[in-house]
Order: sequence, then structure tokens, then C-alpha cells
Amino acid sequence: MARYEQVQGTVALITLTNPPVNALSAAVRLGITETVTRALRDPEVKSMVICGENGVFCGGADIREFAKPMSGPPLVPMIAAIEEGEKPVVAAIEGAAFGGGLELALGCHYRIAHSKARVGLPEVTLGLLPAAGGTQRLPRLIGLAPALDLITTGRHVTAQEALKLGIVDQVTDQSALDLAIQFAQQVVGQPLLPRKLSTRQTPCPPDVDGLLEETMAQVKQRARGAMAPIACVQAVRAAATLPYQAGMQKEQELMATLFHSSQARAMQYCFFAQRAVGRWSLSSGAHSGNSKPRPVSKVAVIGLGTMGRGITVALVKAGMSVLAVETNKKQLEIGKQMVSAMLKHDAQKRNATPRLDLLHFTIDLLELKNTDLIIEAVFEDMALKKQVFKELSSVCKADAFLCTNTSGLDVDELAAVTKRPELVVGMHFFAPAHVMKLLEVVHGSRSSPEAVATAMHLGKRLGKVSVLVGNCAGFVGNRMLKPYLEQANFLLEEGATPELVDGALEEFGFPMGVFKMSDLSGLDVGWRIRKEAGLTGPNVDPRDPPRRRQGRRYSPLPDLVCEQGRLGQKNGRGWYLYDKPGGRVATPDPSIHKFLEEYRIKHGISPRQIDRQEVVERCLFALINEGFRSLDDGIAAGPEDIDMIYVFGYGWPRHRGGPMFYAGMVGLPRVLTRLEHYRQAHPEVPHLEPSPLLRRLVASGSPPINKWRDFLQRPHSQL
Ligand SMILES: C/C=C(\C)C(=O)SCCNC(=O)CCNC(=O)[C@H](O)C(C)(C)COP(=O)(O)OP(=O)(O)OC[C@H]1O[C@@H](n2cnc3c(N)ncnc32)[C@H](O)[C@@H]1OP(=O)(O)O
Repeated sequence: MARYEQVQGTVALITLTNPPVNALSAAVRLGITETVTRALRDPEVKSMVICGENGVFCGGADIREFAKPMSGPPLVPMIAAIEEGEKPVVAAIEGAAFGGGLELALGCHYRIAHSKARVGLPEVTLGLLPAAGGTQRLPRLIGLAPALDLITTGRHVTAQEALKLGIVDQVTDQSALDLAIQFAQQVVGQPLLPRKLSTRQTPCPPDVDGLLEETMAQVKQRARGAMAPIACVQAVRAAATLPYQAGMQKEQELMATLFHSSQARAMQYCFFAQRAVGRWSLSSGAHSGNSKPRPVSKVAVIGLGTMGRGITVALVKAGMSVLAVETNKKQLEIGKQMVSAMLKHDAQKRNATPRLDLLHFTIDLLELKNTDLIIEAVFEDMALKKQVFKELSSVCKADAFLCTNTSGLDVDELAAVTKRPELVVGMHFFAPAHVMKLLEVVHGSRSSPEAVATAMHLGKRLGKVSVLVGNCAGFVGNRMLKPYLEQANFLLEEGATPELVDGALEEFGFPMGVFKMSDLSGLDVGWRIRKEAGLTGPNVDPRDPPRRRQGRRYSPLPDLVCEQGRLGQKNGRGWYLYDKPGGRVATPDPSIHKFLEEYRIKHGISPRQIDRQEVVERCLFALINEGFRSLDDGIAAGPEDIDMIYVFGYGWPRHRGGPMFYAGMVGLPRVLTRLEHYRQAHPEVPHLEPSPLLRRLVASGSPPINKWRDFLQRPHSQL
């Protein structure tokens, strides 16, 4: 898996050959070891070049091998042999050099990169650290502070930045390989010792301890319970404070604690799940492999509220021409100002020019006649959306796709008012739409494979993780969120405070607890959705007791709080108190505590002590239970789809893999037992009744997550 050639008479060219990314599998490591030994022994060979086939240097260790027993030569001595050899070795980096790939390049004496190449040490995103010498060589090459940044974030670096940082020696727009071969001939005879990174001292600022402490504090806060970033800081600290060999020893020790951890398993599962969700299929037999997206060049966005603005910005940032539509001149002007400001702000951060030339604004629907794809983002109101879809159906060209950004309304009902239901799909973006990575593509019962393929492809162009879901109230994400929110409210009724519930969920790893999240979204948003659903407001059945709706337990607490004029962050008062309207610093509010106490007295509820375990189990197991139901109904195609929706759309901590993966880690029998326990304690809450799929899985011995699809009642029925 490594090809050996002799070029220009004296240069040994070693090419890694393991498509698609030349990952360092056992066979590749063996190939490198053997070819390097051969080149070192051959007196005709004066220098070496290492490159990768098909324009990719190397995507790092083969992640699929991590779950198997180790075989083949280990990376550390393989790279050491390259560095220690007395013939200069040049890495010719094209495409990508990530993880073990960059570590291999750091073992080489010189690095030449193509201008489009990217490098990085993303191991931290897999729950690991760069344990093939990366934590020791990179700081010695570029200094402590930049190495800490790269290794703790795992971020990808362009060739230009790599050159500035000193990771690569030269960047070329021509062939990196040709330049590397030429370079390898020129450096023969030059002293090699200074090029061996293990022999260098790490460049450090005067206050090393201060920098390390500050970094550790920042990393701990960002990590939300993930262990790998912390281990990365500890390993890099060793590069600054210990001799190279002792640092390598430390790197290995830290890696040993991470390698078999559940966090590493979760994050590696996420890596493959993220790629798997792009391979969609429908029960009709259509799938991503046989359904072509139609080219889309002109897109329109209808409605320039928060979502419409974010979607417009996302489209422009992806280089697409956008027609933004509002109902009147005043709204159009406001939207125009805000979209332009968002694009300018974004461009400023990236030191780029905002592509305002791609934007066009209108209040005239007739201007849509040449548009290929329209995304409706008007208010979440079925009657309004139907009216918009009727109009779109008559003014747009016959083959234009009509997409809705609804967060949970019936896509089929909207499709039914058009003359082209097969061209209607849901494209559910998450706020802020130009930032959040998730896109739920909703397949209506009449959506064509071409419409699905086009929406999925557009999502990819926007840099989103697009997940195909079936059509039901709330689709996958918001459907599962409902029991989660419901449990949080019940916990308040029973004796908890917003800060207790949020504290438990934040400790679990969410960036924000449920009540802080409601304050951020605006309490009036949920209130309006509940009003539309007949759960609050004038349409409530007057015979319903205050804590029951539609035949089941209901908590009116969020309605009551909103009706007090507490709208959340925007007016500085919600479940918490904020420093100012629009402020972000939440402090517990004694008047909310008092309100909760009075509420409990009024409804004859004796408050009880609630601990963090109960909060996590009640909220998350109820959410997971609904995930099992969505799978069984065929609304979600597989557990990976649900997990990616939660990781990318709802802040589920990646080191816990997503709700369905987490259920498997906790153990399905335990999830079932605890749900049964809570269902017994709260018989009036149907969401706590364990789903039939969960029961079937447990009865079948709790198979691993990759076997769950075999147990689905109606696989893909709604997709
Ligand atoms: C200790 C640990 C050490 C020493 C490590 O090196 S850990 C690995 C560190 N490397 C990484 O984290 C890089 C992972 N790969 C990527 O980021 C990207 O794949 C890429 C930037 C290298 C290329 O991106 P792209 O062109 O978009 O292609 P895909 O991401 O779709 O990947 C194509 C298929 O290759 C599979 N793949 C990619 N990298 C690896 C890998 N390191 N090991 C095993 N398989 C890998 C990827 O899963 C795709 O296959 P499918 O999933 O589609 O079947």
C-alpha cells in the first residue's frame, strides 16, 4: 500500500496508495516502513519524497481500525525511523494532511504544500490526541501558543496559514510533488540535525505556566465534559516542560486513558454517522446513488424574518444568487438592511469582501418566474403558508421546486394546494440559519426523488449536515423535543427550579439548559405554537382542568410566565432575569421562585426534593423514547439520523454521541427500567410509556446500534 519508485536518478518517491484518503491502515504503515528502509539502505538514493495518491497526502490513521486489535507496525517508531534517518525526506502535501498524516509529515525534514492543501491535527474531534508525536513535534516547530490552539480545537488550517505558522516550508500553485522532488535534490548534503523536530526546544513565551493555566481554563469551559481537549493541553504542556522522550512517554500515557473511552467511541461514531446520513434512501427504491439533483442557480427566499434572513445569508455565503421577497416596502427595507449588515459582519471576520452583488430584493412575486428553487420562510401559520404556496404555484415556472422552512407543519397539506406536489419538500433550517449546521430535509408523501436529491444537495452546498426525515408534526428534532420540554415543566411543578434543571442538563454537556434555551428563543414563540395547537388561548376546551389538555397531563407554567409579559432575553425577563433587554447574563429570579411556590399551593402540589439524576433521566429518556417511536414509525431512517440531528441542531454533546448512541451506552435495559419506573410514578404522562421498539430491542438481548434497523416495524415507511 505504498508504491516505491526511483526518480531523477537519486530520489526515492514513496506514494501512499489507500484511496480515498490514503488512511494509515496496517498495510500502509507496513508499506511505508519497508520502502523507507529500502531507500535508506540503497546507496544510489540520496533523498526521499513522500506523497499520497489521487491528490490527497493522507487523512490520518485508519479510524475503522481503532475498534479492532492492533496489527502492523505502530506509527511512532515508523515516523521516528524517517526522522532519524540520515537522508533528507520531503513531504509533498496535496489535498489533506490530517492527524497521523500531518504527524508523518512532521517526521519528514521538509514540507512542501499545494496552495489548496489543508493540514491539521483533528484527533481531539475523535476523542483522542495526536499520539504519533504530534503533541511533541508541532509545539517544537511552531511554538507553544499556536500548537495549543491547533491541537485543542483540531481545526483545519489552509496552506497559506500553515506557511505563516511555519508548519510548511513552501507553498506552490503548481505541482507540490514536482517541487518536492526538485527540493529533495537541492537539500542533499545540507545539515539534517536542525530539521529533526525532536531535537528542538519548544519556543515558549516568558510566562509558560500562565499561558498553560489560561488555556486549560478556556478549554475546560469549552469542553463541556469532554476529556480529550484537556488531555491535549496536558500533552502539549509536556512538550514545553519535558525533554522529548519524556514528552512522548506522557503523550502515550494520556492516549491510553482516551483510546478505549466511551467518549472516543461516541465521537468516532459521530464521524461515520455524519457521512452516513448523506446516503439517503426511500422506500420506493430511490436513493442518493440513483437520484440526481437538478442544478439550481437562482434561489428565492420568501419572508425576511429571523429565519429568512439567516437562510439568505447562508445562500449568499455559498456563492448563490438570491432573490429575497417581502410583502411590503417597509419590511423589505428592514430585511435588506439586516441581511446586508450580517453579510458585511461575516465578511469582516473572514477578511473578505461581502457578496452583496448576489442579492436582489423585491416585493413583486412576479419576479420569481425565472427562479429554480424557492424557500418559503414566512410566519409559522398554516393558513398563511398555504396562501403563499398557492401564489407560488401560479407565478413560478412549472418545474421550480417549492420548499418550506416550516419547523413542524404538515408538508403534505402545503403540497396539496399546489399544482406540483412532487416538487414540494421541507427544508427545515435551524436558527441562526447561517450558523447552525443542521438541515432537516422533509420528504412529503408525494415529494419526488429529484426534489429530495436537490434539497439534500443544496444543503451540502451550504455546508450543512442534511438529514432526510419523514413528514409528521415536528418531524424528528422538534417531535422529540416535545416530551423533553414537557418533562422539564413537570419537574418545575413537582419542586425543581429552572436553575436546577438547567444545571443538570449543562453538566450533562448541553451548552444551555432548557429554560435558558426558551429564554433565548423567546417565550412567546412556544406560546404561539401551543396556541395554534389548541393547548393555550381561546381554543382550549373549557371543560379541561387547568393541568390537563387533550386528555393528558399538561403544565400551563410556560404559558403563565409568558402571559406575565416575560418574553425571555429580548425583554430582559423570562425564566431568569437578565442584566438588560437583549442581555445574555442570566441570574436566578426570586420572583419566579415565588411564582412557582404560589402555583404549587394553588394546585395542591407538595414540592419534593429533585436531584440531578432524575432531571437527566426524566428529560433525556423521554426524548430518547420518542426517538425510538420515530424510528419505528419510519420518520427517521436510522439511529444515526436522529443522533446527527441532535448533535448538529440541538447542542447534544458530541462526546455522548447523540441520544440514540447514548441510550446504547447507558444500556437499553436500564433506559427501559427507568422509563417503566417513571411511567408508574406518573401514569398520566403517555410519553413515559416505553416504546414498543425499545421493548423489542431489550427482549432481543439489546443488539448494538448498527443492528437496530433489523428490528424496525416499518423501516422507511414514511421516507
Ligand atoms: C491516534 C490517531 C491518529 C494518529 C489519527 O490520525 S486519527 C485520524 C485523524 N484524521 C482525521 O480525523 C481526518 C478524517 N477525515 C477527514 O476529515 C476527511 O475525510 C478528509 C478531510 C480527509 C476528506 O474529506 P472529504 O473529501 O470530504 O471525504 P470524506 O470525509 O467524505 O471521506 C471519504 C471517505 O473516507 C473515509 N475516511 C476519511 N478519513 C478516514 C480515516 N482517517 N480513516 C478511515 N476512513 C476515513 C470517510 O469515512 C469516507 O468514507 P465513507 O464513510 O463515505 O464510507
